[in-house]
Amino acid sequence: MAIIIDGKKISTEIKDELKEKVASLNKDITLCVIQVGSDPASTIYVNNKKKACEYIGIKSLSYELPNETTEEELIGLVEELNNQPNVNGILVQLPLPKHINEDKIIQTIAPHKDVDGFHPENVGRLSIGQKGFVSCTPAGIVQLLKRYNIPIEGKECVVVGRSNIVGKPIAMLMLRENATVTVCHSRTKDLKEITKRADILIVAIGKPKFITKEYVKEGAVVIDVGIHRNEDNKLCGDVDFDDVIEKVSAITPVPGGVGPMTIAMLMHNCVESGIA
Ligand SMILES: Nc1nc2c(c(=O)[nH]1)N[C@@H](CN(C=O)c1ccc(C(=O)N[C@@H](CCC(=O)O)C(=O)O)cc1)CN2
Repeated sequence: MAIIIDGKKISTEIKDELKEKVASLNKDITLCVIQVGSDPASTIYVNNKKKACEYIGIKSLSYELPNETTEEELIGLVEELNNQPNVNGILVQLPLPKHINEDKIIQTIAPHKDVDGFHPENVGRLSIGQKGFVSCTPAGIVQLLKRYNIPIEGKECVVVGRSNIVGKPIAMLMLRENATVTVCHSRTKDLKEITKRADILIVAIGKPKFITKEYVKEGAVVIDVGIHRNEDNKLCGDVDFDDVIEKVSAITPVPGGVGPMTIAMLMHNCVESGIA
């Protein structure tokens, strides 16, 4: 019988631990949350982040900017917040409207306030094993594995997807945890042959129900990072959950797996920034 990894439960555990930690600090922690435009999914995520802040005792300042905001205006706001000593974390919700260069904005955030862990300095620190903010979804995946006592060291880990936000940083983190890591992507040949080697298969490929039982080794742990909404408003991941469930030893569901961990780990980074 496969273990269904409960990300909602673990994220609540983490938020409760952080709430206790914040209560014991005699210090305000402030996160600035910037949203440009009104993408409905982004609005939900931003609201959930603000709710999480409130629950833990972190002050959140909200900046809701119109879709027409220029790149220069957004850079101006980020620079202003970089210079405010009371601000511990700055988060720009992605995706940004097409006319704004996301890389440019991320690079404007001061690395010590980059609680998303997206700044090249933090990405570089992760890749050479130095302390810095780690991107929240990958950090959440490692927490899930550890809190379910799933061994990582010495395991064959295959990552499907090479995005800057998930694929590359999770590969770095699993390496740091002494797994043997292979990264696959849309141009990988014989993908099935490689994924079938995985003790831990992490999928962030952005294609609904792409991974079926033919891609999975008997007894593998499968981590699904995808989120897709179908015509009936139902969510599914990159993994065909019903197809692989009989074959795996543990799996994250969608919803309720990796997703909630993203916000829990953002809160973790905010508290770390507040303590530093
Ligand atoms: N600045 C950032 N932008 C984006 C990030 C990010 O980490 N930083 N990640 C995603 C969106 N995201 C957080 O911002 C996020 C996505 C999904 C979830 C989540 O809890 N998903 C639920 C399902 C929710 C639903 O009903 O849609 C789940 O999987 O159970 C939280 C946060 C892109 N942008």
